[in-house]
Amino acid sequence: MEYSLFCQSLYACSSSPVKKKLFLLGIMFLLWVYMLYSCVGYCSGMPSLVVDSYRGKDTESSVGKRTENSRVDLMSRLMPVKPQQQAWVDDVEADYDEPSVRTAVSRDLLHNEIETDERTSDDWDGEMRGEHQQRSAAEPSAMSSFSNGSGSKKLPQAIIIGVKKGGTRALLEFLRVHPDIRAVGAEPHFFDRNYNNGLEWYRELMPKTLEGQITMEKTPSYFVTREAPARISAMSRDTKLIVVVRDPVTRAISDYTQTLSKKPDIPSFESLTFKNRTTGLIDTSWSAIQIGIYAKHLDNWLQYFPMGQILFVSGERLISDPAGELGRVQDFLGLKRIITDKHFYFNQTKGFPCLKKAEGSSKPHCLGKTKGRTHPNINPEVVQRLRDFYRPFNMKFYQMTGHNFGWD
Ligand SMILES: Nc1ncnc2c1ncn2[C@@H]1O[C@H](COP(=O)(O)OS(=O)(=O)O)[C@@H](OP(=O)(O)O)[C@H]1O
Repeated sequence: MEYSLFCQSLYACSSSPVKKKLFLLGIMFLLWVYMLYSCVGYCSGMPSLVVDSYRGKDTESSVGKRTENSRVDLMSRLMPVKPQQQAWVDDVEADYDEPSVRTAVSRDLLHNEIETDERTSDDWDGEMRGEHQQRSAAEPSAMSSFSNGSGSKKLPQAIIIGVKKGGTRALLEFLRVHPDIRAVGAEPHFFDRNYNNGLEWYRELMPKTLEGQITMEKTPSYFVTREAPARISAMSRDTKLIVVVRDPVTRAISDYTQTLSKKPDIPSFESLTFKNRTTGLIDTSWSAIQIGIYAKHLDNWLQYFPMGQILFVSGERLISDPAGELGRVQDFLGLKRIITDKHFYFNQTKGFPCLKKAEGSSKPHCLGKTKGRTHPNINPEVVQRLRDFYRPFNMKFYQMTGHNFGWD
């Protein structure tokens, strides 16, 4: 009886072309729902960036309208996103140099604008590989920080807090070679932009680690964020901090070069440097200049952390002697010196040291084209004026750190 009723409705459905189409659409929808259900376990093991960007989009469109309990449950497993999480998703997308508004966001810190650590997919290549490896032995739910034998997500014990354009990406990429270090590839910007999302949100971004492994992240803007030291200290007073510093004049030019690559119409470096060109007064409100006053920013960190908990890496030596600097970092982190000169080679074309084998790969790996850009020629008089400007701050910084970085 039921069977004949089904056949009748089937016949009715296929009798008119419109109904036939509706019937087929219905079948396709059921198949789609079935596939989605089957995919849950698999998707939760995917790298978070992929899941996150999907989450963000769907949150805005259709998910909110669905009411069926089972489906809501399924969606909440796939897309457990709070509205604030979108901020981080946007940030990651900006890293890929998307041709959108976001490509024009290399901004001035002091004018309350967003700064991005822009990267091409080249730069991310190794990172995404590493992250996927972390996640491939994934837990049942993307939101779970529950240990299931393959490790658990922990808040970072060490953070690369700066400085922008100092060589932070190179340092993190090199450190990821160490078997006892696990790092998140994207910059979480938790202690500056995303603090309201809470520590659990932050922890979720981290890769899983086994006992004895160190969790790390890098966000160079922390170094110049007034609230960051107090916030990191509130998370853990034992957090180890690493700052990659570079000659503030070249750093400023590098910063400017990055902005110029995205906004070719900006004024010249020379005109942005001065408040008043005739008096030679430097515009310290320009973030490219402001970030390089390291002594001032460090002062803020020393209110919350002892000097012994902060390691300063020379951005210059990271290029001329990467193994030497990595040796210091491994000592500081209490790790065996596993990363040595055997891991590096100098790539003549790139003009920088590269990894013989990146994490999770057997292939050589250099950073992408947004790292190591050709800088524009800057008027030597302006460069000299900047050297004079930074000298007292550099001296103070050498004094505070007990290390002469040789910029003067
Ligand atoms: N091995 C290696 N390969 C490529 N680039 C290297 C390397 N080591 C250090 N550097 C220098 O890193 C500079 C970019 O610094 P960051 O990674 O801190 O930049 S960012 O703040 O994350 O945007 C980048 O600055 P620019 O040369 O001005 O582009 C490089 O000089």
